[in-house]
Amino acid sequence: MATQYDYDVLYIGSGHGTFDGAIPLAARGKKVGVIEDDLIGGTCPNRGCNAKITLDAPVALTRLTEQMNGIVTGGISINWEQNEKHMHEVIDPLPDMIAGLMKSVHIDLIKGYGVLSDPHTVMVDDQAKTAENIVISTGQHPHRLDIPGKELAHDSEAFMNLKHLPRKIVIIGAGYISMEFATIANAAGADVTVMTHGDRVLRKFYQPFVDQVVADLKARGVKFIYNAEVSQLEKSTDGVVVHYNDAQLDADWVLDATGRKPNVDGIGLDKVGITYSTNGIAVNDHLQTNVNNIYASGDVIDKEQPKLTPTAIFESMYLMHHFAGDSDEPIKYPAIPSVVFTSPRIAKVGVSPDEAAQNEHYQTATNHLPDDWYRQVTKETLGDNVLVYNQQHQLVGATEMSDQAEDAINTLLPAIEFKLDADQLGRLVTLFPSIAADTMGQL
Ligand SMILES: Cc1cc2nc3c(=O)[nH]c(=O)nc-3n(C[C@H](O)[C@H](O)[C@H](O)COP(=O)(O)OP(=O)(O)OC[C@H]3O[C@@H](n4cnc5c(N)ncnc54)[C@H](O)[C@@H]3O)c2cc1C
Ligand SMILES: NC(=O)c1ccc[n+]([C@@H]2O[C@H](COP(=O)([O-])OP(=O)(O)OC[C@H]3O[C@@H](n4cnc5c(N)ncnc54)[C@H](O)[C@@H]3O)[C@@H](O)[C@H]2O)c1
Repeated sequence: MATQYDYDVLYIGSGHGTFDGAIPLAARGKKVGVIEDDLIGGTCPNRGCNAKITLDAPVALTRLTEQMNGIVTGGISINWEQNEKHMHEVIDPLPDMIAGLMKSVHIDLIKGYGVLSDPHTVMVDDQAKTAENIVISTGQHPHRLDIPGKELAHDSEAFMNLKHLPRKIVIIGAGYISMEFATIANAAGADVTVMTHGDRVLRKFYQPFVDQVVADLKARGVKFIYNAEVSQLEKSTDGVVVHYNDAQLDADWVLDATGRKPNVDGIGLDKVGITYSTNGIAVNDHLQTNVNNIYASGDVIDKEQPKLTPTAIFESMYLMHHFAGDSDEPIKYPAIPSVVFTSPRIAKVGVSPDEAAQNEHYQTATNHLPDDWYRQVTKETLGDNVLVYNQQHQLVGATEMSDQAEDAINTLLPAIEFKLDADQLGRLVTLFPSIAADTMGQL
């Protein structure tokens, strides 16, 4: 007789690596359980993407007003307290909304911390939950510097929950979170210093574009201290002293933005013999761990693809089709775009300008965007893109720095993913005038 399990599929974690796929899977009749010990929906809705983009909205507006100065009259400024309050109005309903979607398809939501005890069992406190298949989708947590006084630094979630904006903010690290939050805090009136480990900012992005964004932030008063080895944080009478190299700096508030680490500890991986490292859980091309009924999805996977929400969604949908029996094909990742929400943004997909420069089979075209009539409508002053073509003149990569770079890159995704030829591109008719029309017009 076949073993009876509580669930067909049991997920540990309820973020995008889980719910986008778990909901349609349950809707198709599979018995699904989801274990979550914190807010339903995970990082992105509650302390990541959705929260951050709400705080950023007024920044984009102040930039636009600044560009249109003289046409739009009267100064505007950001009220941090109202902005933070508004962020909560946007994000606070999300856990209930996502839980409601799960419950509507009869997913069991199990509150608590899941620990694998054997290949088919997850313990939640002293309760055993069994499943034919298990998906580990536990995400990541902020990396924290291991230095004396580290407890005086805060993480990205604490920044987004600040009730009052500190006057002087020091940000350690120069990746996504550092640059996005430096942009937001500076626009809201804080005195911001970014301390970078090496001599580069946003090292995964095209440096000539990063340099322009950094120069703009510097002109707005953000200070950058390069090659800063932070060695200690020390409490002062009214803030924190940041010790680095042979120098020190006073701060009211310190953000540790030195990266994120996969949640692989304390979840029973050793007990069931799952292979993992500090980069995450090892999976094969079916997102299967070395224990064949246990899979992983989202940020917790050790992978080359960017650890972003679109990747997590794609993986959870892949697993949905796999468990539903639609396909047994290996996962085939599409071109996954990424964007840093500075102002202007930098967005990219596919072959980068740097890769293209090192491979004679690629050709590039560059555009200085403020020359376009459409970008002159909003008086954009910063904006460039690089388009990369293969030998058949198919678009294989695009990188853009501009106010609406995310929309421009989204517009180009079908051309890149499906390697469209000129005739096919000609059949993509976009609304005019629009960022899509402007972008397609450059091909
Ligand atoms: C500040 C910030 C801004 C970001 N902005 C963007 C953005 O603009 N665009 C973008 O694409 N990406 C962004 N990201 C990244 C994005 O949030 C992640 O890629 C995405 O959330 C990954 O989803 P996930 O399901 O893999 O992990 P998570 O969303 O982290 O979900 C994992 C869940 O598992 C739970 N969990 C962990 N261990 C256990 C356990 N043992 N038992 C039960 N539950 C457990 C956690 O509580 C969590 O809810 C941002 C991240 C941060 C931190
Ligand atoms: N727009 C987006 O899509 C978005 C926004 C925010 C976060 N995220 C996700 O969250 C992840 C984490 O973001 P993040 O900015 O924390 O990480 P990151 O990897 O982008 O940047 C980490 C930074 O910390 C620096 N650093 C590392 N160790 C250090 C040390 N010991 N001392 C000083 N500096 C050190 C690195 O050089 C780098 O500049 C991202 O990789 C991304 O997956 C995405």
